[in-house]
Amino acid sequence: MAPVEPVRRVAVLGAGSWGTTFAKVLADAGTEVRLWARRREVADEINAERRNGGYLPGVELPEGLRATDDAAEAVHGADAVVLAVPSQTLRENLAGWQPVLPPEATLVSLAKGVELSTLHRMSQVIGEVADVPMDRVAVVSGPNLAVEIAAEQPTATVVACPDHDRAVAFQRACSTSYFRPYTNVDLIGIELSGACKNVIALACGMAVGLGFGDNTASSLITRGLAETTRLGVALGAEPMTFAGLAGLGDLVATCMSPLSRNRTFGERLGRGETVAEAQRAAHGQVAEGVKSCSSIRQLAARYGVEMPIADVVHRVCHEGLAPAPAAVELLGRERKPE
Ligand SMILES: NC(=O)c1ccc[n+]([C@@H]2O[C@H](COP(=O)([O-])OP(=O)(O)OC[C@H]3O[C@@H](n4cnc5c(N)ncnc54)[C@H](O)[C@@H]3O)[C@@H](O)[C@H]2O)c1
Ligand SMILES: O=P(O)(O)OC[C@H](O)CO
Repeated sequence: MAPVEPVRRVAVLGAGSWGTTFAKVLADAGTEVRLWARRREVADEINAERRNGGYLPGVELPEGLRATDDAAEAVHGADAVVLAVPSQTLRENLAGWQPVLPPEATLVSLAKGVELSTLHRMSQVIGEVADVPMDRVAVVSGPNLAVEIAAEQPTATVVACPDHDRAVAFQRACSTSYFRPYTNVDLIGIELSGACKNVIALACGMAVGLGFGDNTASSLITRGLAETTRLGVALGAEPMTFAGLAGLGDLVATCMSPLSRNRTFGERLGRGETVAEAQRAAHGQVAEGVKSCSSIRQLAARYGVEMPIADVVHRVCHEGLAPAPAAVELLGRERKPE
């Protein structure tokens, strides 16, 4: 394998809350960044006013961060292309960008989800659509609430890639005084952690909305981690990955933070709102667990893995089960050893 070149220039495709924040992290790390926004007015606002008010109100973006609504311009000459769009639209987005992707660039996913139509993880979708070997595909995942990172509050994360040298090169490109990336080679474990924690956060939110306290949240986090680990191990992940930043770390952050869109969505359901009402309140921002609860439940069925929390979250979100009886059902299951 040829030595991996340093990552000097990066394109971030998707100027929502995480894409914009991650572009700021890269720029603050001294990496040259181009950010692609779907809407021209968002790109114009970033270039003219150094802010993205619709997604990150009050955040001043770095001088060197340039935005464009032209994906070809964004990716031209990039050593890495960061994909920061929702997981259910990644395939379609990437198919449009595929003809202009630089031939040797590392393709980095920020999305946390499992595709509904195929049950594939994001790295698999990228490998298929971009037609690249998996050692060119990386994932960034960890306890990374965008709003906190945009405010430069310290956090750690994981850059995962089957090619360790490539992970190290990207780790360098996104290391700042407030953002500390670790490397990992376990793509399966990192990606399943990120997708499943959104579903468990929906359950935690429902518990909060029902008026339950920290014992309930902690029980859901711990049993959620157990069912995520069961699925991951069945799919070939390293069990220890689930105890790391992208596993337990992200699960705790998302389940406990009122900033989490998934937890907030669940809380609204717990308070009696419908899925449509909770969706309207999200103002177009994605709560990935609402769709991934279904793909993860199907993946679990395919591998014969029991995931009772994901199962009830799916039934609340898509089959009309109310959160209160869902809680009764979870507690009333057959007694068993831990
Ligand atoms: N926001 C966070 O704190 C955070 C942190 C870590 C990971 N993530 C993950 O990153 C991914 C992106 O999240 P985000 O927070 O930036 O989402 P967001 O909803 O804030 O923004 C999504 C972006 O994708 C763009 N987009 C392009 N094509 C689209 C399409 N067809 N439909 C909808 N949007 C489209 C939108 O214009 C927008 O710029 C998600 O998978 C999310 O789970 C988010
Ligand atoms: O706001 P959420 O629920 O999409 O979570 C954001 C990040 O994934 C937290 O790490």
